[in-house]
Amino acid sequence: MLFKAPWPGGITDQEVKPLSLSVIIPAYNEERTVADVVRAALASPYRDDVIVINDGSEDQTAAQAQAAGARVLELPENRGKGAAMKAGALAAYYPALLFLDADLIGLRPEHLVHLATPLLENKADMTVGIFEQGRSTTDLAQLVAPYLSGQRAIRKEILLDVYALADTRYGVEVALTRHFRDRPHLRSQAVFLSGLTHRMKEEKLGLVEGFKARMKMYWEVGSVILDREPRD
Ligand SMILES: O=c1ccn([C@@H]2O[C@H](COP(=O)(O)OP(=O)(O)O)[C@@H](O)[C@H]2O)c(=O)[nH]1
Ligand SMILES: O=C(O)[C@@H](COP(=O)(O)O)O[C@H]1O[C@H](CO)[C@@H](O)[C@H](O)[C@H]1O
Repeated sequence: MLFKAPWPGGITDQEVKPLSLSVIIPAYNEERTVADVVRAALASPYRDDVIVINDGSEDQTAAQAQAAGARVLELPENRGKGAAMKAGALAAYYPALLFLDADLIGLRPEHLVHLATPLLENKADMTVGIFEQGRSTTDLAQLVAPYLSGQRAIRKEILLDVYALADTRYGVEVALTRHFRDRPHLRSQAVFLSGLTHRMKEEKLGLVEGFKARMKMYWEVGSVILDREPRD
């Protein structure tokens, strides 16, 4: 069965192939936003397999995700984003994967279609979603460092081929970027996602804890760049 466009937000006159892509949402303490992200995914053509990987959350993330209709996979403890993404890939029904962060604000079904279409049409091996006209802070961050974006569609076998994927934590996006850089035959494509933003660490945790979490994230990103051992 094919879902027929038009989709709200600009995609018109286009048919998108459903049921061929798994949506994976790694989530650590995202009870405020995870249900909205799940609902947007379930309203998209890829509703057939929407998985939340609960990465050892201490809040109601798993319950919220389940109530919103996701298939929820529980990791026994917090293992970091890279490990959560790998667990999601291994549990996915389909060979094409679409990753979304659980803290997105303003996610709409057509964002998923924008991310998935180049992959499903075999025009790219990975897409990277860049926020635009979301909020100036997050727009700017993604414009400066688009290779950090968590919104991506990618073929499963390529993701699982990334070196030490489960140990990368927040370095997972940099590891992916490097994987593609070292393999010129792999095609990556940027996709702009209009009206999308996310909750920043300082908004989630307050200024001090948010800043500490940001520094820890930069350390983990730097660890992958410099091949350092991750530090707990
Ligand atoms: O140990 C972790 C840290 C983060 N995440 C998830 O990875 C995504 C991106 O993390 P975060 O929102 O902290 O990054 P930001 O967008 O703030 O940089 C979110 O869905 C997090 O819940 C995770 O699964 N495990
Ligand atoms: O855009 C960025 O600078 C960072 C930081 O986000 P915030 O400080 O929470 O706004 O966010 C990204 O980086 C992480 C590491 O690559 C990714 O895992 C996140 O998905 C992504 O949002």
